Amino acid sequence: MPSAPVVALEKEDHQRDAEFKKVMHGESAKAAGGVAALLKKNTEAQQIAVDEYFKHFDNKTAEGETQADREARTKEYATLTRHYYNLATDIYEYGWGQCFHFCRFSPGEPFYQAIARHEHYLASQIGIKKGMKVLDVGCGVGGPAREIAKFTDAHITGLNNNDYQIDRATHYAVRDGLSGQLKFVKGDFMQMSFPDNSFDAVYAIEATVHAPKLEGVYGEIYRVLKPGGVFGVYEWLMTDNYDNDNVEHRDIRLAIEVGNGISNMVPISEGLAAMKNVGFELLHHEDLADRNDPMPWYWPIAGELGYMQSYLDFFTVVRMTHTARRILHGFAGVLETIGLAPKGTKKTADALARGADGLVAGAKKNLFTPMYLMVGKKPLN
Ligand SMILES: CC(C)=CCC[C@@H](C)[C@H]1CC[C@H]2C3=C(CC[C@]12C)[C@@]1(C)CC[C@H](O)C[C@@H]1CC3
Repeated sequence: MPSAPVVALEKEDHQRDAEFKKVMHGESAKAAGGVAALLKKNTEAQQIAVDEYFKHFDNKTAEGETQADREARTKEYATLTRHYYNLATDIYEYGWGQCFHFCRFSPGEPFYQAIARHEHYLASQIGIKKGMKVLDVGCGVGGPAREIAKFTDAHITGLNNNDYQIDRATHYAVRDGLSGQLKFVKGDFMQMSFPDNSFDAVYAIEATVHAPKLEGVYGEIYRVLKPGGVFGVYEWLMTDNYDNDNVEHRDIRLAIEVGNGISNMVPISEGLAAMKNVGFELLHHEDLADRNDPMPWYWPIAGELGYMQSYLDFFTVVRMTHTARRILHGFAGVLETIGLAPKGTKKTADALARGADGLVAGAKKNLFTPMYLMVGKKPLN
């Protein structure tokens, strides 16, 4: 597979983004849940987000997609991802909760316990301790940061390029009495505003895949980490079975990209090379999806309810079945028609569903992993 082209950074404009957030999301960041927030958007602003995001993917097929299409996406990586999350955040919260990542599952373990264990595992792999200054790169609405702050007593800064998610994360931190330990900062992870050597540890959970080039974001992480500090990441990567000359493989990758706000997903070899090229001493790397767990990581989005370990999880995972998705996405379409939901809600939910099917197909064919663990140390000198 050809490596990603070298990409220029997108020019940041925090004021523009803050104003857009205000118009599109209003006060919905304080809404109790995903659905309540979803129904409170500004229709015109939502349409801009829909157009800006889907212009990169509408009418694109694995067969017809050109290198120029992919380059156009990587050139606008920050806008693409920001608008993806303007559209997808509430749907994620409704369907999955506040921790936007997958996890391994263990027999007898309820869904949210497994999610939290995946976070604890990463925190322990990079040695987060009480009082440390830690950076969470691409923190979503802060679910993992809240959990890791409680688990370790560390101080965590969440970096995020989506103003709405920052508002949501801040709202939850206040609600949970964690404002003293958590802060959320707006910014592009390819061009961080933090000084060199400012964090004791850095982690990223299924977020850096949004980068147009992994070396760009890993290089910034290396820069802001103190010498001797450790970085741990769960990376989304195509496995080395991925064959770019195979249209079915490309189709799966494109489905994953369109449904998940990704401009260019790369293979494991490129992830490992990026870590080493920016200077990390690689302490450990492993595909955690290859651990032969009794339940596959993707079972909830595949709607394989037979793997459910607690009846209390039923109401969480039933929404992810194909039937529930069809009903709910159809209902979203009806709400759009009568003006109760903003236009583009169904289109976004359907794209997410296409992405979920791509993730499952990629996993079943061993072409994709969302949990490639890499732990790297910044040398002392
Ligand atoms: C995009 C990245 C890098 C990480 C997010 C991982 C997951 C949290 C999401 C990936 C696919 C998402 C889907 C949903 C929730 C969040 C994900 C699992 C839904 C289940 C939400 C409810 C919709 O009706 C269907 C969605 C399918 C995809």
